[in-house]
Amino acid sequence: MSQQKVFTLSEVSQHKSRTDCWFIINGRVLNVTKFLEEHPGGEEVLIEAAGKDATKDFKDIGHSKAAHNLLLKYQVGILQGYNFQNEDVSSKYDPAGNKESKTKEMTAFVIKEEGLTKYAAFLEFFIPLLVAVSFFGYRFLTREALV
Ligand code: HEM
Repeated sequence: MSQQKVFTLSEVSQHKSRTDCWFIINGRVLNVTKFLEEHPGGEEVLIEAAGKDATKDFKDIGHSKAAHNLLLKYQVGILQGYNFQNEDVSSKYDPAGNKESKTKEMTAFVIKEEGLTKYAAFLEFFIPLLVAVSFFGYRFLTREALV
C-alpha cells in the first residue's frame, strides 16, 4: 500500500505526446508511455486519448479483464476530486501482491500433483500384488483339485 499522488486534470493534460503519454481511466492517472508499443489496439488510439479522461473510450472497446488488471501497472496517481466510493485507490500495481497469488496457485498445483503421485504409487504397488495373489491362488486351487 502506498499514498497516491493527486493530479489535476490540467496537470494530466500536459502529458500528451508519444514520449510522455498520460490519461485518466476511472479516476486513476496512468502513464502509458512505455505501453504505447505494446498496446494490442495500437499506439495511435492511446496518443489520441492522451492528456484526457479516456474512461469512456476504454469502456466502449469492451476491454478484457486482463486489460483492466493492466491499468494498475501504469498508475502514477489519482485525479483530484474523483469520487472513488469504496474502491481501494491505494492499491498501486504491486509485484509482491502478484507473487503472493502466484504462490497460492503454485501451492494448489503442487497439492494436486502430490495427490496424483500418491494414487499412482498405490496402484503401482497394488496391481502387481493383486496379479501375484491371483496367480498363486489359482495355482494353489488347481493343485488341490488335482490331488
Ligand atoms: C492503460 C490503458 C489500456 C490498456 C492496459 C489496454 C489494453 C488492451 C488490451 C490488453 C487489448 C487486447 C484486447 C483485450 O484484452 O481487451 C486492447 C485492445 C484495444 N484497445 Fe486498449 N488498452 C488501454 C487503453 C485503451 C484506450 C484508452 C483505448 C481507446 C482510446 C484503447 C483501444 C483499444 C482498441 C481499439 C483495441 C483493439 C480491440 C480489438 O481489436 O477488438 N485501449 N487494449
